[in-house]
Amino acid sequence: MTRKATYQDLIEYCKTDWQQYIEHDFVKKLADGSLSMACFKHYLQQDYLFLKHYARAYALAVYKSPTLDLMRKSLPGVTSLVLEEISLHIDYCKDWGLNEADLEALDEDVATVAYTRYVLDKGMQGELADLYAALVPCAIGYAHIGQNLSKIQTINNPYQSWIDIYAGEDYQKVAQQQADFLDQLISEVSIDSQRFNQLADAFKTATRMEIAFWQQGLNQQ
Ligand SMILES: Cc1ncc(CN)c(N)n1
Repeated sequence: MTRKATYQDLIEYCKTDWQQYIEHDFVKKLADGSLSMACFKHYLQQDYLFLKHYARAYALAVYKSPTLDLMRKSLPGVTSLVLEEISLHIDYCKDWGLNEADLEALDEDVATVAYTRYVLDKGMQGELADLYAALVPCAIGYAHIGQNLSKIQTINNPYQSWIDIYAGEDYQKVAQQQADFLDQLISEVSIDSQRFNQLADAFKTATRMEIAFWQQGLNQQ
């Protein structure tokens, strides 16, 4: 009998892309504080737009849930994004001279459109597991990045507070919950099945979109 899949198998399936995502030059420059402010500002602006669509994707997850029990698992994703993570992001952006009205008026850059619409389309076409396979690289990847960067000591790093958010206990806990829920959704999928490959392709594409999102920020220099 073959083994059943976990999210770790999805990371393993795309491990080269995964490394490029969590060790992207943008991330390295955040870590040592050398990232240009223009790059970071563009990233923050686009991330506001990204997070709004992410909230829509969690709302789609509620819609795609066949049982009340599954709905209960996705609903906190909508409320925590809309009421907490995006509000925190808006507060954070104020320190960088960006207010909510400015953020709302922004045009979406191409990697923002590509990534968010890909996730929404996966969810609309597929089942709940397909949607989560495309959603979860966001949470797990940033949790890994937060852990990695918190081990690096820098003095007067302007990006330290950003690192602290993703290294913090709250974010780590939310990311682990997302990973655990994906594990639950794929618990009957064998690692050598066609279904595993479908899910792994969605996970891999979202991971590639994360790389493009970092690169979009870096291209501003
Ligand atoms: C593009 C992106 N990916 C992930 C995260 C972490 N929630 C984020 N804020 N933005």
